[in-house]
Amino acid sequence: MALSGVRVLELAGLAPAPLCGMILADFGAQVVRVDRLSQSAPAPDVQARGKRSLALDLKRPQGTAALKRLCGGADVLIEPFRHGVMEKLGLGPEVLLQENPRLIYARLTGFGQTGKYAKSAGHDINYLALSGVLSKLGRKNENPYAPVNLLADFAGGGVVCAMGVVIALFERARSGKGQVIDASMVEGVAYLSSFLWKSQNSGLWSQPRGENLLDSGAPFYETYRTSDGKFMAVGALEPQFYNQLIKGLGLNLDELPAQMSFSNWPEMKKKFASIFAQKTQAEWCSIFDSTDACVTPVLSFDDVASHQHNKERSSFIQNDQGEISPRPAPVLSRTPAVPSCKRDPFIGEHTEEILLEYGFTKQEIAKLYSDKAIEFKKPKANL
Ligand SMILES: C[C@H](CCC[C@H](C)C(=O)SCCNC(=O)CCNC(=O)[C@H](O)C(C)(C)COP(=O)(O)OP(=O)(O)OC[C@H]1O[C@@H](n2cnc3c(N)ncnc32)[C@H](O)[C@@H]1OP(=O)(O)O)[C@H]1CC[C@H]2[C@@H]3[C@H](O)C[C@@H]4C[C@H](O)CC[C@]4(C)[C@H]3C[C@H](O)[C@]12C
Repeated sequence: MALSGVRVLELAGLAPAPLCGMILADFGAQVVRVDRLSQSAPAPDVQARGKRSLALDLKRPQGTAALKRLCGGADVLIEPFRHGVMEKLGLGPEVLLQENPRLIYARLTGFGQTGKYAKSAGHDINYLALSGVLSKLGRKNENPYAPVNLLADFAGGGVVCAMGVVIALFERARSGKGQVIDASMVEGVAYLSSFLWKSQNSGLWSQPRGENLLDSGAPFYETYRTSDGKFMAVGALEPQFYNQLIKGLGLNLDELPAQMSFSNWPEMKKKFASIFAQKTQAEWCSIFDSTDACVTPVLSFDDVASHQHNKERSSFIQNDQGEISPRPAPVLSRTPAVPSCKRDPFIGEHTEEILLEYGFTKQEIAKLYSDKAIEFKKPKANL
């Protein structure tokens, strides 16, 4: 796989960093998640596919010394803590890049390594708010709405950080040098919103939030409930696709206001809603499938993997435990990701094998264990 041989140490954190590590693991990197000892483990990592777990107490000097040594043999370190934590542990970039000048030191935070909020706690919604993007999200006359924790945590956090790691790995192939990645989720999600910034003067956003073309104002870019309580998504933006939408709804274009007549959008939306409510989702699919009306079913997590299109592309995979999840994206033709099918690791499950791989002797490992700096956790026997 494309990232085979790349050694990554991911310090266990919440949501964004685990996604970054999982992306790298899916594309072949050997990702070791460095966990707190089990009694102090925080929220479980549900994005642990393809990772191994080393339980190491960084609050003990033997633990920080061990991590320093591990970083000497690693290509990438991903740290998910607020600014200053690693420095407090004596594991800041200056120290670890001294230990290994080729190390790519990825710092995935909400607010970045500097600035007024650098040491403040926060979550996706806070970062999304500070980026300006949240102010653009939400229906007319409603409060701004954060779409789960997808935009800052994952899109602007985990994915942007993974991109930064790959770019730094590519650069290192030329320079032979590592560097620090300051991955702020505020800036990551703001960066993803560049289109909104660049189109500010295009007329696309001239109305208040929730009354524009792409933010639930337009009747032809909206979702509609069907008679069986499901939904259809409509994205018929261009006139040639809009005409096919009108045809599929059984309406006559000549009897309707112009497509881009903003003032008529609310009444058109009501008309479309009353029509969509007359048929089931399956009936609307039989009308709109294989047309260019840009109308698709809103699939639930129960339906998505078995939908014909997604099934034909194997867009969703099942692991050895029968858990369904999306396959890695994008698909590379010659070196595609091969996601692990194994169950997620227990905390400390691979402590010994990892330390041996990174050059620790059995005696050194025994000493770390007696110093309570590490933990072994063998998988529970299947009873
Ligand atoms: C599912 C929920 C999460 C959803 C995602 C959510 C919406 C997010 O946005 S996640 C993104 C959060 N932000 C970032 O990641 C940005 C960078 N990080 C930070 O800003 C901070 O880490 C922080 C704000 C996220 C957390 O701050 P905290 O003070 O806790 O930590 P830090 O300051 O970073 O310091 C880390 C300290 O840990 C020490 N450390 C680290 N590694 C080790 C080690 N190996 N050994 C020893 N010590 C270690 C380090 O030294 C630091 O120590 P100091 O502080 O002394 O310096 C879930 C969100 C909350 C979950 C619920 C919650 O946890 C309570 C329950 C817990 C229970 O176990 C399970 C059920 C819960 C209800 C749980 C349920 C869900 O999982 C959550 C709701």
